[in-house]
Amino acid sequence: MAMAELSAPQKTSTFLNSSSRLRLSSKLHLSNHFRHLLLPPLNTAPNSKISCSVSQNQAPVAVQENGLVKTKKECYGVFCLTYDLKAEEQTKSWKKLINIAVSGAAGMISNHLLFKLASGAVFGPDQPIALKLLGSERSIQALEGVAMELEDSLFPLLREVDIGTDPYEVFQDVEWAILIGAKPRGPGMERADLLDINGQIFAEQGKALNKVASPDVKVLVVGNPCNTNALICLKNAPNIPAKNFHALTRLDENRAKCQLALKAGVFYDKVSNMTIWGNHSTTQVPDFLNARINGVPVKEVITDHKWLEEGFTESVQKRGGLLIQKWGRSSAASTAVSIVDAIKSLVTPTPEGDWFSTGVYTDGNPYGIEEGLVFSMPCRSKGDGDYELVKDVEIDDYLRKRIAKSEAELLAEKRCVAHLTGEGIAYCDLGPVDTMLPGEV
Ligand SMILES: NC(=O)C1=CN([C@@H]2O[C@H](COP(=O)(O)OP(=O)(O)OC[C@H]3O[C@@H](n4cnc5c(N)ncnc54)[C@H](OP(=O)(O)O)[C@@H]3O)[C@@H](O)[C@H]2O)C=CC1
Ligand SMILES: O=C([O-])CC(=O)C(=O)O
Repeated sequence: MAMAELSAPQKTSTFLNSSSRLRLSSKLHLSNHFRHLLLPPLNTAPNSKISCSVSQNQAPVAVQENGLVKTKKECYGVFCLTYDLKAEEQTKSWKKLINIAVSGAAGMISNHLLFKLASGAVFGPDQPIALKLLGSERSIQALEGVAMELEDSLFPLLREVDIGTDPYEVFQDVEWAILIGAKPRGPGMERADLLDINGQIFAEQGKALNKVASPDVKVLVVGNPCNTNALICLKNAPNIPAKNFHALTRLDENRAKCQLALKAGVFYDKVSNMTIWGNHSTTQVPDFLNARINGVPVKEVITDHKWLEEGFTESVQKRGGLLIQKWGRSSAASTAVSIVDAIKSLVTPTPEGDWFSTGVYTDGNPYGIEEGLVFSMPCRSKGDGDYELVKDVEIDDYLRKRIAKSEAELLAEKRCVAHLTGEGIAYCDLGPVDTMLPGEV
């Protein structure tokens, strides 16, 4: 019977790796909490490796071999079943399942994001997904809690949930990796130390993606400082095109659109062509020169140009800090929404004439920004997961000066992590007020 196998992994647990331990704990969890929920099992061989039971009347969707339910190597709870999506009328027309990894999966942002991913709101109503959740020893229990909530949500499109602590296992064959987990900057911690600690995490994850992910994996780095973490990640993943790496600046774009809408007295869907240039930090540049309201240049709609240069710009740069003051923690729900927006912008064609902001590798950029950085710039997509830079944007002296400041900041961050990008010995000369995250003001 399904639960008979529990004794075997317990005996061998001393040499199990971290991911195996999670599999073990999933099984224990199943036996302890779900035994009463399980419907009568199929006939199984005495020593079969099955960690889920399935009812006879579920048989059409579960793949069976020699009377056994075929289970996957890594799985959680009800997601251990293997389904044949072509066996049912309703799911026959669905696309091929895609694998999505999320790190920091037990954290606050993930808590909002995972349920949006599983609902179909990101990849569409005919796109089944597998979620590969990366945590750490700190978050094992919480990660199981996340998986339990995903089980209880009964999302039709969510076909697999795997949890683990080893990126080399969790990132296996993933087509998307959303890297959220990062250490927050604590009181008195030097910026250089934060760059180093988080940089180690992203260097390791880059290496793991390089080795085991799909060769065309798209990577969205959220964990701060996200531009430099994305740079470290891509430098450690030479087999993956550098173009596939993004740092999340979509939250900044959304914040900027909201502030312009508020000032102009229009709903925020009227604001378009919003670029965030540079670093996800207080040097970021929300571009009111090229943005439009109802298709009209912002400067023609909002004639208070002093406000645009000072009030507006600062309110976007420091929005995260203000939110922390109010909430006592950093943006989580709106960040998750902006991750959804960022991915949707890559998997759906950009509306004619519009664009979106994302932090991408600067090699070959037409704006004169130093190569070898991850810098937020205006992009368009055909909806195939790829993007191109928008060429016809105006850059005046004001913008040029501001962009140069953010560029200088990113170059300084890059020097600090040279030991993690394979570019020699790190030299850290960050100023005390520079490289502030939006939440650090
Ligand atoms: N780019 C953007 O627009 C934004 C970025 N962020 C950034 O996103 C990241 C995650 O935010 P949020 O989900 O709210 O954060 P949480 O504090 O909820 O943590 C997320 C995860 O980070 C990992 N983590 C926490 N502490 C440490 C540590 N000491 N060392 C290593 N990893 C640790 C943990 O994962 P585990 O233990 O499983 O490894 C944790 O579950 C932060 O870096 C934040 O600054 C936030 C808002 C906007
Ligand atoms: O500073 C933080 O951790 C939060 C953050 O990035 C933001 O709100 O933009």
